[in-house]
Amino acid sequence: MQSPFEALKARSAEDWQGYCEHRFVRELAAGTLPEAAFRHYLKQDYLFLVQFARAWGLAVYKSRDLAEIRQGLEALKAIVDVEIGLHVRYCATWGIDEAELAGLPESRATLAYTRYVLDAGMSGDLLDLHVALAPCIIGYAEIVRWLLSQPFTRTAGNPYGDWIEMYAGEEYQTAVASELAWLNQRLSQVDETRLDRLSVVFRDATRLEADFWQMGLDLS
Ligand SMILES: Cc1ncc(CO)c(N)n1
Repeated sequence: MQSPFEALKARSAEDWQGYCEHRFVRELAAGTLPEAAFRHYLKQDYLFLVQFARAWGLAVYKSRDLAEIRQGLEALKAIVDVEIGLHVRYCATWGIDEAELAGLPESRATLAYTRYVLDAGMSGDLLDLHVALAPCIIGYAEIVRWLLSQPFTRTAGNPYGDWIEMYAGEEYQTAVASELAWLNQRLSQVDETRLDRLSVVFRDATRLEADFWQMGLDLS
């Protein structure tokens, strides 16, 4: 049987596919993505991660018990202590230093996506927030798994090979599996009306993730 999360994805199948199989990730995997597009994406992704950390701070605040507080805190710590550090070091290998990153203006796509997620969490509850974050957390895990099954993908000799390996790695994939289990458990408890509303949040966040890829291609 289809899991609740699979059912949620199925309601936005076209948008989900448009995001996961976007030209940006295809070209990244083939190694043909223009370097300027990747660099622009990397810089904006730093700004994204700062807001992503705030979203987990909001998850802590929106928690109703200590178990949820711990879950949010673990994610917040992983982003602040590990992921942002990795990202900064990865940017350094592309010659982009942290002072430059911190001083960058946010693109419209970064603003739209991150503030949408924060608003979904502020106006809703913890499940709304997790659903708004799902395209980002679960999407990246699915994208790299899909890419690794495609004939056009090259990891060896691909300047962006490290990026694919980072998200394909066991650490990221394990964290995503536990997020997926949590979401499936919560989604299995909600009624149709609530599911309709959550489905809108999921679809909007998915479209905004696709815009984030497009921003990279357009250098906007
Ligand atoms: C825009 C975006 N979405 C998802 C992830 C995965 O954490 C990321 N680093 N950036």
